[in-house]
Amino acid sequence: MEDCSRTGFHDFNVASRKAEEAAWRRYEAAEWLEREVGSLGISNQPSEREFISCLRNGLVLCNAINKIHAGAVPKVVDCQMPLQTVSRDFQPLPAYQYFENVRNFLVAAEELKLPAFEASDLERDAVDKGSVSKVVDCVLALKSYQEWKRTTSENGSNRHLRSPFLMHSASRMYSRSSSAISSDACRRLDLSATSDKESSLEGDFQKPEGKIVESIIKLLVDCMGDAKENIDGNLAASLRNAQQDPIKLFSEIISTCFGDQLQTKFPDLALLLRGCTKERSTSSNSTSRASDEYTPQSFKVQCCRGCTTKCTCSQKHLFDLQEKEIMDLKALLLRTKNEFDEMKSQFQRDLNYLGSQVLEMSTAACGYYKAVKENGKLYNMVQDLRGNIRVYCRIRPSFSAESKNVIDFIGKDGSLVLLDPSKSQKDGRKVFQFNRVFGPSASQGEIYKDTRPLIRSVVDGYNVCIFAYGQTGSGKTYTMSGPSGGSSKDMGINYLALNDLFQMSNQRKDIIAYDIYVQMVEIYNEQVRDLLAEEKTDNKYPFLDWLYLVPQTC
Ligand SMILES: Nc1ncnc2c1ncn2[C@@H]1O[C@H](COP(=O)(O)OP(=O)(O)OP(=O)(O)O)[C@@H](O)[C@H]1O
Repeated sequence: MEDCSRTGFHDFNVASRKAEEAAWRRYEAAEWLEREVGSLGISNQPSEREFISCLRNGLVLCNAINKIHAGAVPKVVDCQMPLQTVSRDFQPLPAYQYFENVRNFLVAAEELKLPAFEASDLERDAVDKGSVSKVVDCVLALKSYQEWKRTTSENGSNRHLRSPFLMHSASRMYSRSSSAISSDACRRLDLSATSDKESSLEGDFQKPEGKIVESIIKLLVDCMGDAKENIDGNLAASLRNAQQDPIKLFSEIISTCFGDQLQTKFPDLALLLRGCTKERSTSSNSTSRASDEYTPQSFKVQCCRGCTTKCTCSQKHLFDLQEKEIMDLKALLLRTKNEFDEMKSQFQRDLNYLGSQVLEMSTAACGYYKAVKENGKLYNMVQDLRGNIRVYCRIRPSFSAESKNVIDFIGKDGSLVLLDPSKSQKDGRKVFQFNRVFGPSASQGEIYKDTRPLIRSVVDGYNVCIFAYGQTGSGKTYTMSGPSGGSSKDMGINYLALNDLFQMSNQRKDIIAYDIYVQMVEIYNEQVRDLLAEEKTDNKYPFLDWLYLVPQTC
């Protein structure tokens, strides 16, 4: 498992590094094009789609190549729009017109032996096909070609480029910016020396490498009049068709022609040919393979072999730098991996700690829930012990008409002694026993205080019934509802109980949802009437005799 994940991680890193490298190459190509032909109307760091969309009409490419190699594309079809307005998916030209630009550019690029791409690589689906890199390679090769041209003209080294060796060195010179690009450029020069089968020598005569071949042929023709039988009677044709390396062929012919005199007559040429032959014989197999199937890596090896004795190019230095960079990257990767592992184990520890905390909390919550339940049970048990049925007596203040006071004694234990004034003290004394007796001065709050615990029993799921009983004018309505037009401190048991019900259900809303229903009926002259009914009809409840208010909860 671990190995798999490591391999996956490695693959991912390689892929992301490749993508990053491709992106940088693309940015470099875009930046260079902007420098050469002006704004492309895309971002500094364009996506692949952006990059090919601004090149699709071929105008930018044609202008760029013409700037470096005047007249490379003789006729450029202009879209007559400022480049800045070329947006990602906007193409002002008809397809065939910009196709002409692209095709002309590709022909010019081929003549300069730049890495080729196809017109379809500028289409929208090129991003999906992954062929945008070909376009980038071509642009960067053009850039390298420009740099090389500049360097050689500045150094005045054009005249030295008659030697394939020097061409090779020159190719190294103008390849400093990008190994891949320089490789392409080197291949271009190298192919000229190894006689690319597909290219025409006559066509190449216009280029430096073509001039070398031309010089070789001229020299051969001049010098080899009497040695024709050695080379099929047609030197130029022989060179064109050559299965053999022209340099090698040339070397053999010159040696045959001049023999030992070559060294004395043409010492520079003899030295050059020795070097050529030596290099080609040591790397003939690999070189021919490399020219058939070229890769940037193969170029590096070839180049560095060539420079083992006296390194005149920057390739080895570049190679060393890259090697150092790779080592640094490896070290960075290792550090990142270690940090990642450390973070992973830290996260694991934190998660474990969090898990144990949650477990503790849930255990505590379970315990708390059990305790609350137990508490509720005990609470209601106390209510039961205080009596399932409790009877309280409230004595209304006497009106002025009621001159005689009949109350003899109110006991704290709920006893009440009344005196009947029409009878003797002995016969007129009557004793009653209640759960509690409230005197005329008792407030509404005091009355409710004793009833309140029962309201909690209601929300705990117990059935509770509170009602007032007494003769007319004894104060039932006053106790249950309060005086009409009274303030909030005069509220009766009904309102106070409902207040508490709502409050408790609100407190427990996270645990349980309560539905509260209210009915209010009046029983008068043995008739039950719904006081909350919207229509004042005779809404009768024949089965209820004395129910006053019943709060219900679900
Ligand atoms: N504790 C009290 N303090 C002051 N006034 C009271 C008290 N109890 C009753 N009253 C007054 O006594 C009068 C009669 O009370 P209430 O209407 O409540 O009696 P009731 O029992 O409901 O009568 P009924 O059965 O005829 O409806 C009212 O004017 C009320 O304000």
